[in-house]
Amino acid sequence: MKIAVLPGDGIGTEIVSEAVKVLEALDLNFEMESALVGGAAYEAHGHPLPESTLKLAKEADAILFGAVGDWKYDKLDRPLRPEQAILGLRKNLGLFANFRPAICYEQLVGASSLKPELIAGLDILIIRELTGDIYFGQPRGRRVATDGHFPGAEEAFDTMRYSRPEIERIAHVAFQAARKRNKKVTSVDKANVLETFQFWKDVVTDVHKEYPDVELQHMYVDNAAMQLVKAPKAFDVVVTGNMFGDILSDEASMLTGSIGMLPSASLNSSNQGLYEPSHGSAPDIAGKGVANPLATILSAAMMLRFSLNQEAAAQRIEAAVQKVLAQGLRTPDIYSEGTTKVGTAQMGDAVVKALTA
Ligand SMILES: NC(=O)c1ccc[n+]([C@@H]2O[C@H](COP(=O)([O-])OP(=O)(O)OC[C@H]3O[C@@H](n4cnc5c(N)ncnc54)[C@H](O)[C@@H]3O)[C@@H](O)[C@H]2O)c1
Ligand SMILES: CC(C)[C@H](C(=O)O)[C@@H](O)C(=O)O
Ligand SMILES: [Mg+2]
Repeated sequence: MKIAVLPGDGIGTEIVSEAVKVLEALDLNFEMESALVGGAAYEAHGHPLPESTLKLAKEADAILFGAVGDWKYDKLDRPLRPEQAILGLRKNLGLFANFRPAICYEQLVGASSLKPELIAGLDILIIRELTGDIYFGQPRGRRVATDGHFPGAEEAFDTMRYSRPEIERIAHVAFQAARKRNKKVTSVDKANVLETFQFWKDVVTDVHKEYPDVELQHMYVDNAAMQLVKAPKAFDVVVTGNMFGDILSDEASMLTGSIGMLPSASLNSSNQGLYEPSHGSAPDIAGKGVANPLATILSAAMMLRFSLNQEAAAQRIEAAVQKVLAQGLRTPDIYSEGTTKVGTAQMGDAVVKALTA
């Protein structure tokens, strides 16, 4: 089994080192090979996703990814920006199904900005379509307007689009996931305004006919954003498009205590996957050794489960994470009075220790 390790930029390198430590402690004989990606790859090779990195990712059984991006690249032409690396990997590998589980560990109930009773016991799964929508729709660009409110003015545009097969396959993923959980899917759309999302709703409704044992609810995205903080435990599986899923999963991360706790898995149709925390490269805290590595460590657990057929090892990691939280260890983002503040490496070391104890 070969794992491609792509740390990327900012805190990406710090958190991935900890996840690698944890994987190595499992002693499972994985081959791990690292490569540059994002801004780091741009500096070294002039491109955020060099051919060699893409090749490694394609050949590997699974990819462990950190994060990419830094404000200093914001003025580059778009194809050269670090974020194109993760978008390019998703597109090139066909990673259309993004699982972002928001689980609130008992010990972190007090770390969230929400009232404890709202989030205690929370376990919801956001399934985000990852290779379509306005993220990838063509045409897009800048031009001089020939119509609209200001003809002759400079304008920019993107294209929101989804095809029936794209919606069908993510809907199947959501219904099948719900079958293994509490059998409820909330499909989030904006069908009241957008043609793309009326179509989304229609197709999800069609696919639902094959899953009569699963309850399907439709919800507009603005209401979903509100319900997620009002009564998050009312959700089980949430399925939505690429952009709404991006936004709602960051919102959901705060239900778990911190964005540093939300792992993710991005799978293609042959279960090859890329595993990364839902957060970014956090340039504001990069290099300080304070980033929370748990989202990345939990992403490594998802990798063992979904792509490497190592369920027992995945559970060992998850149990070790719970154990360090129970010991009261906290990075600053999840710190609360009465607990022990630790840095990124100390947290990783503690997980390794809990794993091998
Ligand atoms: N998949 C990815 O690689 C990915 C995802 C999101 C953002 N980004 C990129 O990251 C850069 C920064 O974006 P942003 O600031 O909007 O989002 P971000 O997720 O990097 O950071 C948002 C906030 O959360 C905090 N945070 C994030 N991860 C944390 C962790 N593990 N522990 C503690 N605190 C954490 C940061 O310090 C910051 O205050 C941008 O270039 C963006 O494009 C990349
Ligand atoms: C960095 C960016 C391209 C990415 C996205 O928008 O998908 C990130 O926000 C994420 O959630 O993985
Ligand atoms: Mg995001």
